[in-house]
Amino acid sequence: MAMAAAVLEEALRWGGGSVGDDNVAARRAEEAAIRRHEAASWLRKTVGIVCAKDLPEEPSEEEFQLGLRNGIVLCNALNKVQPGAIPKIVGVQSDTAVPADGSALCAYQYFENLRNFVVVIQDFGLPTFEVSDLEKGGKSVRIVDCVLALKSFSESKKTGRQAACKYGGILKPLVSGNYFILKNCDAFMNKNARIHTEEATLNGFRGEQNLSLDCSPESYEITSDNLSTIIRTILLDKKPEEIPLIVESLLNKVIQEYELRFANQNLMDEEKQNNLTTKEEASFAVNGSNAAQKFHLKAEINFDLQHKQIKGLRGTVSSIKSGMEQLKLHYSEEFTKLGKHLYTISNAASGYHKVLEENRKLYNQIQDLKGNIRVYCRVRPFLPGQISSLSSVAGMEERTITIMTPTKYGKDGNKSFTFNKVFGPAATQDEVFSDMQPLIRSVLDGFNVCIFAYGQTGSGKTYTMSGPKVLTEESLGVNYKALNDLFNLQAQRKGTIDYDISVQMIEIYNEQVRDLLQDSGNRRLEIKNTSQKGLAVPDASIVPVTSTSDVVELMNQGQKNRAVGSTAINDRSSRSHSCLTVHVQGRDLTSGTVLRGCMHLVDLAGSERVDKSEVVGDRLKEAQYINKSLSALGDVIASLSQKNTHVPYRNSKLTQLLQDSLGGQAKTLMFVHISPELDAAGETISTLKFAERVASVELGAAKQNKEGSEIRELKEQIASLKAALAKKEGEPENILSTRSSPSIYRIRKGNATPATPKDRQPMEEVGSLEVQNVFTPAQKRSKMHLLGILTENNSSNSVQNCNVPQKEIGLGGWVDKMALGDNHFENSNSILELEPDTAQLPTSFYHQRYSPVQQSCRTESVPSLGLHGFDSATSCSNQEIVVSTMGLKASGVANRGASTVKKYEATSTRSTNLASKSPLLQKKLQTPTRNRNQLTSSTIGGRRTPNGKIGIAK
Ligand SMILES: Nc1ncnc2c1ncn2[C@@H]1O[C@H](COP(=O)(O)OP(=O)(O)OP(=O)(O)O)[C@@H](O)[C@H]1O
Repeated sequence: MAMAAAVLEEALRWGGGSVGDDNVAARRAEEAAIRRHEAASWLRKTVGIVCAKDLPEEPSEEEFQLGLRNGIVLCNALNKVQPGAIPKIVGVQSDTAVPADGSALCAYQYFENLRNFVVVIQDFGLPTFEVSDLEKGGKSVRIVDCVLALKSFSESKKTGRQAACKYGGILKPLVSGNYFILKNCDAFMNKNARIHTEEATLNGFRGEQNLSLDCSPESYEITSDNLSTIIRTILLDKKPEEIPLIVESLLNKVIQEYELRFANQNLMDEEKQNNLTTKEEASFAVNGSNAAQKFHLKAEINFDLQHKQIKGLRGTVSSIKSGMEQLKLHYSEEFTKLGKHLYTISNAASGYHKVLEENRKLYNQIQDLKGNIRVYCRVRPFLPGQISSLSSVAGMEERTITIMTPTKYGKDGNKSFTFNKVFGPAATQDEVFSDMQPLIRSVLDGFNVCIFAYGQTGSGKTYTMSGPKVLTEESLGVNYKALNDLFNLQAQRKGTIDYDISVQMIEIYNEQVRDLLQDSGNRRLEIKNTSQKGLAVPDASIVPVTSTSDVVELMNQGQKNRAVGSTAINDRSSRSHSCLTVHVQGRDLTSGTVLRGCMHLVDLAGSERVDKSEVVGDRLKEAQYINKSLSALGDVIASLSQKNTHVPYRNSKLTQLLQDSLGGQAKTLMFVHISPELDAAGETISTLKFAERVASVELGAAKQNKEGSEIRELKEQIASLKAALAKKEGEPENILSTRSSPSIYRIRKGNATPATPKDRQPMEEVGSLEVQNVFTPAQKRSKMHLLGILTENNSSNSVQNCNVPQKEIGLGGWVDKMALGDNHFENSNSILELEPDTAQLPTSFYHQRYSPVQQSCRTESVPSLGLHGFDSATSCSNQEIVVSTMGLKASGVANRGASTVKKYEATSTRSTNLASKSPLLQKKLQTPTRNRNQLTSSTIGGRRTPNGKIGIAK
């Protein structure tokens, strides 16, 4: 459009020049001269004129007319462009050379040449001129146009581009893409083109549209030059006053044409894209004379095209739809298949898990049967402050852990260890607990259990056993979770078994045993090694617990009393071994069977390299004690794994405490802890080696501590008789043995109230009171009757051989409960309180208490009681029981003693009958008396049971 505007502007100026503008006239003349020169040059070049004087290089108008007047140059040029176009040129003799003087020929002959030329030019559709234009005063400009058109035609022929037909004129640069394509445009190609255009212009383009559009490949380009020529041609003969009107009309026309062509161009592109058939194109060309028709046609074509496109789109949509349907179908089939596959896999997986679970159970059973110490390994995560760091743990599986070793430990730099279970750094407290839950639960079934945490300092023992410093529900350690679980089971079994649960908490600090549930923690305790069916227990406070909050409270108190110090490795390093002992006693409400279990939960102090932990002073002393006791534990383990007959349990308080747990009385689990740091690899390897040795120790199957009601009653009667007899005989050793019984403090929910010395009374004092009250004459008769039977049968050890692993003296236990109720114990604390110092008496002291003479005396006076079956500790505790009971009665509950007595009478009779009727029992009662060592060593085994009852740990 810019181009057209420029051309028209120029045309206006050009036309406007006729209004008297000299400059324009001069410019017009100049332009005409340039064009003439261009035409003459081309002709000279084409026909080979080198120095023809009648057609100079830059001819004037007249020279131009004269030079071409004979038509020979024109015809020759035409023949050059289109050979043979004019077969005969008048005046040319034998060659195409122009005759030196054209005047020799007559005007008629020359006219012949010009006529032939014009006819051919017309046939070519190029602009022509009149013969008169070659005369002086004729319009030489037409001849120039014609020649330049021929030149353009020739050039386009040469280049093979028909489209580039220029009609001469000054070349102006083309605006890229802004040229139009015309085909045989009437306005330009017909011989009447000029006239038509003129008419159309003059009529205000009321007539036929002469500028036709064609899109065929043979179209010509219209450039600004062409347009300029066209406009000039149109305006050539116009009066100056007509020119603005014509230009305006032309401008409108050009704009319309431009718009139409622009639209058509786009359409053409679309059509091209959609492969319009040649036929459609032809029909378009044929019918396209009228712009409206063309437009209509194009609209129709467009519509058809769009219709086709829509159709095509519809087709595509429907094919996509059907494709989607197929895909959907395909996917749903795939999903179904996948579902089935998943189902099979999940079945297989659950089957696999079942098998795994089964395997685990079987494995545990084998472990139980073999009595192996179970070993679980736990890896502590890196601590938040550690800029870590390389881990020494090279790999972990369900049961195997591989450690990167310093070269001295393994050739390939890795060493693997296998345990019952390995817990990685990400294992939660719940996961850890759930794996050991069945073991813990077996306490309620009458088994002894010992779980101890071992590992170098800072490796996470306290975390596993108790939890972190700040406790949350998730982070509660094994101790809390274990008791919580026991309480849950206790509640679940309420209707069938009546459980009593109580706890003790001690620490071994610098080889001294301390009661953590006592505020002072100063009282030094002894660990009672029962060496028989129970676990070695300290004679520390035993506190009944009924809920987790009780335990939390107690343990908080215990932890407060525990020795903790800061070292370079752990800012809260436990400087002592702590042991939470849980006592469980259950009575089957239907059968009367008593189950008794005991569980040690031990958090050992960590082994440490004093150079690393950088300890000095007290810390160093503690570390030395810790290392010494752990090395004693190592000796015990080494001895056990080598199946030595002598096991050095007595080398430390720790091994004394664990003696029963490591000696076959318990199901034992060691939790070995390791730190992940690479620089701890040395300690880790030695810890794991130790743990492997522990895992190899076979203790034999642990037994259930269960006793039937009848046997229990028998034992109760025997115990009471024995006690009464002993009391009656007033042996001084009874007093001694009473003094040696464990210190028993009553603490309610952490409110430890140890009895003051003022409250304490020697038991023998009240005991002497009780002797007269405890048995009625009828009881005494009954007792004598039983004694007689037992003596007659010379029975002893009977109960032990009846496989009664642990004995609770019913008189002290159940009778207390029945006759006196719990309140009684609250009141009786002070009475039961013993001299704290007695606990510190050396073991030899206890050994001495039963001199051979005394022993024989006991054996004489009591042999026929058959008490030895319960172990000599029973005799000690029996006395305590009597004393205690006497004490209780002396405290003002004598009335209720009647019911107690009744029970004794009844059970005595029953037992008598049983004893006389049962050959098996009688036979068992004949088992020889146990040796003195057994007696003496176990006389310190008496202890108070959870409810304040007094029992004997065996
Ligand atoms: N599994 C764990 N997850 C998160 N933190 C842990 C874990 N185990 C231990 N820790 C953290 O590591 C630090 C040391 O743990 P802990 O005191 O239990 O070690 P320890 O073996 O009892 O040490 P020591 O023998 O010196 O008493 C503590 O800050 C503890 O909270």
